[in-house]
Amino acid sequence: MQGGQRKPDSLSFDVAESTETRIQRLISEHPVIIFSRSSCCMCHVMKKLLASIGVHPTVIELDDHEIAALPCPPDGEDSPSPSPKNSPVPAVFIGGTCIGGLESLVALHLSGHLVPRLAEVGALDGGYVARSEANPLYEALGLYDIGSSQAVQEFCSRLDASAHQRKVIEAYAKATNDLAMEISRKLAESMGLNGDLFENWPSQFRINKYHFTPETVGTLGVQLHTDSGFLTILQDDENVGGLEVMNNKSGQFFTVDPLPGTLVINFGDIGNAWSNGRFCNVKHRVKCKEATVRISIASFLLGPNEGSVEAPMELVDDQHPRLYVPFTWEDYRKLRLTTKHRAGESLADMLISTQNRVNA
Ligand SMILES: O=C(O)CCC(=O)C(=O)O
Ligand SMILES: [Fe+2]
Repeated sequence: MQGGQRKPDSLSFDVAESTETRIQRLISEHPVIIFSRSSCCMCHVMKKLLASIGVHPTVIELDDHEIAALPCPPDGEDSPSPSPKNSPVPAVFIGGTCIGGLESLVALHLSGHLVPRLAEVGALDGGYVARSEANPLYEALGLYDIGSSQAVQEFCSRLDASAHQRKVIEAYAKATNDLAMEISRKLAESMGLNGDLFENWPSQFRINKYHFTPETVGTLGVQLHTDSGFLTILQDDENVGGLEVMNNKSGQFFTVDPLPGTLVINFGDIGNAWSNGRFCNVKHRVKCKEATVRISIASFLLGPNEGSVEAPMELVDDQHPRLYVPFTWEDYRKLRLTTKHRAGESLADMLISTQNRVNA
């Protein structure tokens, strides 16, 4: 996830929203958020710890009267009284729950509960998703920004990759990024549109590892979902099947059997919105077919970092009135994270009501 340093004035009082309300709103809007005083070194250490797991929290600097409005303090290490001297900051909130200060965060990590908690709230986009009690079959390692060589290097370090493996991963990241761009460009051009539209859209990849056992045969390794971005390139396990896609009309599932030397390409929610409903954001899941380890690599072309997701005028006409209100990729991701709706349901929130649809 992306985060940012925000100055105290982003929390300044305005007539419409009290400090308490604003803090509550920020807590509910950000899967991982730290409130701190400015230049707080404990906050810096918290950020470092989270970054080492691939999570970049939003950091809000508060002044003393704003600190008094925090819904913490947690029990134990921090003061029960939010006075300036004895304050409950820095305080980190994960998924709306106050974890506490640095000591509590470290304790959570040492107990092995931090990573599953971050995974639960969907904050581990570019990080490691450990096998958890909720899903002991599945673990994943993600790289948030394929285009950034620094992110690729960090990813390789987390994998403890050798020099040769680093070269392979770098080349793979570049090749999938280029391929996703090329396919998207050709699609746009085939519709009479400028193929450069997707330039600078971020892309991400994730290595999925499924630990299938005799007891788990017939169960799901990954629940039914749509991918949130524009387009996905999936390098599936060449030997172990399990991927199933759903026919939207009949609800019937079809297996996608391994076919060595091929890639699976599918659209996600942003693809559906951008194309004004023409590209189907296919629902899919992974079922355990046999007791073995299964590995796949999914590369996602996401959505624009700047501007909004909006079907170009050329894709809107009498037969295809505009389906969705313009929305930003960042807001859409947050909506999916907070609602925990993973099968494209969040797109329905963006639909323009039938009577308000116009052909422009
Ligand atoms: O493992 C697979 O075959 C599919 C994984 C997937 O759907 C995903 O990572 O979004
Ligand atoms: Fe997927």
